[in-house]
Amino acid sequence: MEKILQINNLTKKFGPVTAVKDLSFTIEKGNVYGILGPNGSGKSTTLGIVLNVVNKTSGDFQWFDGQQSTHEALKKVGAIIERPNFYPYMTAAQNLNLVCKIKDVSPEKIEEKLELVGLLERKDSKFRTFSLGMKQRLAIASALLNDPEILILDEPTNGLDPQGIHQIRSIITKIASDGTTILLASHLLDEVEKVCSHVVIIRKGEKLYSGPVDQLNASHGFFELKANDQEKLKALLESHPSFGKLVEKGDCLTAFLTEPMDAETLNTYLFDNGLVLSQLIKRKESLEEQFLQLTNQISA
Ligand SMILES: Nc1ncnc2c1ncn2[C@@H]1O[C@H](COP(=O)(O)OP(=O)(O)OP(=O)(O)O)[C@@H](O)[C@H]1O
Repeated sequence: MEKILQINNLTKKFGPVTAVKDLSFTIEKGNVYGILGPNGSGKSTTLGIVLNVVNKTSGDFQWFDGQQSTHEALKKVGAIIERPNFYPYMTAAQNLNLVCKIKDVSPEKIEEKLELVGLLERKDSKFRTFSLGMKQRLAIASALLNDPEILILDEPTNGLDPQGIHQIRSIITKIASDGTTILLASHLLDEVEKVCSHVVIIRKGEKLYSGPVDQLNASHGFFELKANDQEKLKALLESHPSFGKLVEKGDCLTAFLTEPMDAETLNTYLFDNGLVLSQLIKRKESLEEQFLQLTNQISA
């Protein structure tokens, strides 16, 4: 797979605050990546570093094949890391024309990009008449004018109403389906789950997980069990190779699976070993539960 961005052991300190700590991950062409983490976890700082607006403390990063300077490479990157800002008294089309002049790209793509973000009909409306969602969509059109290899968005749906959020997410999905790689920062698990194929979860600048979003939810689940002889139940589960962690809460034992197993198989196994259950529930953590478990791993 073609690499778009490689980040190696990146660290950023602001005085005593370590905003990004030894962070490494790779962005490959054609995927939609989410950097997911609570407020203050270092998402914007990471984006700022790779976009050359924040100086790193240590580590390095490499755009594309690493043969070009960052300055040259960034010509193939479209990014929105601040609130969209255009001239209020100029129309959408006039603002994009100006962006084309500044970026030295042909204005021929203006209508195509306005159409993509659903603003073609409003191309002659002044920017100041736009809703926040429309402003954000215009910013996306602007970032796409030079057909970048990758589009970078920092909290793209912040402050929008549900309809505005839905529109932005659909546009991101459409841009991705046209082959543009996407990297977005978000504190919303739901957003990353809906829009992204891959996720890098960070907390306090440190990576907790990186990989496909669907594998984040690839846990085999757990059983909630009760039996008259809880000690015997525990012993049987401890000696069984399919179980990992066991958690006792009152008379209920939660047994986490390390490989797939259905409830019938467990029930038969325990019965054959002389144990009758009074409760047998199989559950799987929701993505949200797994995310919360991950982000609570390191104490605050
Ligand atoms: N210019 C700065 N000077 C000092 N500290 C900073 C600066 N920029 C960021 N920080 C600190 O670095 C840490 C990471 O901030 P950052 O904005 O990267 O997080 P974030 O995950 O993007 O959060 P948010 O979603 O709230 O923007 C925070 O503790 C923040 O206070």
